[in-house]
Amino acid sequence: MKPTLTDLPSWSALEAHAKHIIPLHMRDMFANDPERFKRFFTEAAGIKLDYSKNRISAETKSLLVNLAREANLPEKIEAMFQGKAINTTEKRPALHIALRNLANDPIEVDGKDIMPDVRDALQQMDQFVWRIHSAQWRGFSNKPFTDIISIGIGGSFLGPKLVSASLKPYWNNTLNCHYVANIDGSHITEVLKHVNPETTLFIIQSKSFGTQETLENTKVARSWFLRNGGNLETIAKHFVAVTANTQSAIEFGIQEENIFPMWDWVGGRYSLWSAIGLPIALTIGMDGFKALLSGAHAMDNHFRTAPLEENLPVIQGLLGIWYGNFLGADSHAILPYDHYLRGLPAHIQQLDMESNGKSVDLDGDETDYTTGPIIWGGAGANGQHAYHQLLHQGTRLSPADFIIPLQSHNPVATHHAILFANCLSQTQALMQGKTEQEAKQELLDKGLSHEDANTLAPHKVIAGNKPSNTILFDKATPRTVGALIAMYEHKVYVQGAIWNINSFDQWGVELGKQLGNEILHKLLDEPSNKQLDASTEGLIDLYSTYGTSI
Ligand SMILES: O=P(O)(O)OC[C@H]1O[C@](O)(CO)[C@@H](O)[C@@H]1O
Repeated sequence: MKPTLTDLPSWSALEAHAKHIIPLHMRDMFANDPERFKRFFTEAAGIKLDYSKNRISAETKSLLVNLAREANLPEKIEAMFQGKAINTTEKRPALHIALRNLANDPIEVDGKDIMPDVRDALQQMDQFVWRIHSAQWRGFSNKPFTDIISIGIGGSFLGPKLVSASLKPYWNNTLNCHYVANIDGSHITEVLKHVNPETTLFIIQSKSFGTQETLENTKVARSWFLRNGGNLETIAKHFVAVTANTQSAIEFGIQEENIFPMWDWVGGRYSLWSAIGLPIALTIGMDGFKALLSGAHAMDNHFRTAPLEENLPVIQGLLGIWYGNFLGADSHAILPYDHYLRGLPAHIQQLDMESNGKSVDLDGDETDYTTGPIIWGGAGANGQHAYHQLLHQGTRLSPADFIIPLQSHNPVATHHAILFANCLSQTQALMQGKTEQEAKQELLDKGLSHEDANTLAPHKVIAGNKPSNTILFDKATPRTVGALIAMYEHKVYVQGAIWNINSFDQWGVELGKQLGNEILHKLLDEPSNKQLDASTEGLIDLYSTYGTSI
């Protein structure tokens, strides 16, 4: 049997250490160490991380850092930056860092520097954005564009959607931006209801140019355009594409000069920094887009060069490993206390779960340890009136990231102070909880009898000792948003590197696609001799009896 992660001395040391930490309460950890906030606080690239409200001691941190070293994390970080083929199953590097490599140092793939291509693509975006903004490029009736519709799914949707929404205060307000992802026809129907074909630009976003949802929605968009005043000559003015598969895009009918490049060495969920970010650049302008890249680049530099002990993505990755592998957590919550960042949980969910939802290691052997957590979350303070109850009193452990800007873009009345107080009070409540004694005393102070106080108190006990990180930045600017997302990308890599899995493939999504095609044949009454399982056949019969076929 080959040695695995669980055979490392640091792994056994962490297992033993967990037994010592589990009985301790964070209340006491804070009471015993006035320096705890300073001890477990770090910042880089405009992002501040308070990780003092975690079930850790200085020893936990040093053992986790040992684990990172024994698992060769520093070498693996370097391998990513050097363009090694860390996506082993597809024999490719994962070079999203090249897309924001504003230092322009050469980065080689197969002996060729890829930076000139990256710069050319940025230049192509720059010119395109300028032509649209200055109304040099207009629709078929010579009117300037008012709307863009980005058609794409997964990484070709979530990242750009998150960032364009996060940066709404920076929109130049000449263009509305819409996204169509779902193959549910209601999505495109609803979006098309609100736009004018004369002034609408479609951006078809697909790395592979083979994704069913995106291609089918594009066909609908094209027929709608042709039915509403457009024609085959003017289609070129209204449809552009971003893809690594130029040939398929051309065959599909997109003009070659309207195609922006993508590359094999960028994963879909890491692609918002490429021309997939066109909707971002069109809404906030190219300067804003470059500021976004510069924030990510600053985080890249920090990740590559900072000592492990002060390295933001490393600390976060290690904390996730601590909870997932040693303290039994299955999930991790992303809770942005910023209305503009409300799309962050959905993006991080794809980023993390598609990257680290793996159960075999790089050699194809099943791991004997758990890997990526379930990522969930939503906007604070809304979540406090929904799922936070489970965080406070449920039986499951879900560490949470509370993400909040120090300043609001919209300082309405005392709203930001209230929002901030809510955020801090949640992390404080999760950490300290409320004892039965405290609960009972409160009830007695309210005038309840001893009997009633005794009955009610157990329901009001909050165990506390629930971990959270507080992630802060001055304001959600292009630069800080870039740094924040890059931090999560690298956190995911840290964990994948330590778990010795490939964070850059996603074979698990393929089976559903394959089976979906077989089922579709049956739903469309196309010849198929394939007998499926009884449940699936029964459900197909229901569709054929009561559903719609086309
Ligand atoms: O950009 P494409 O090739 O259309 O892929 C869209 C998404 O589909 C996936 O492959 C998963 O099905 C994601 O990884 C990707 O982001």
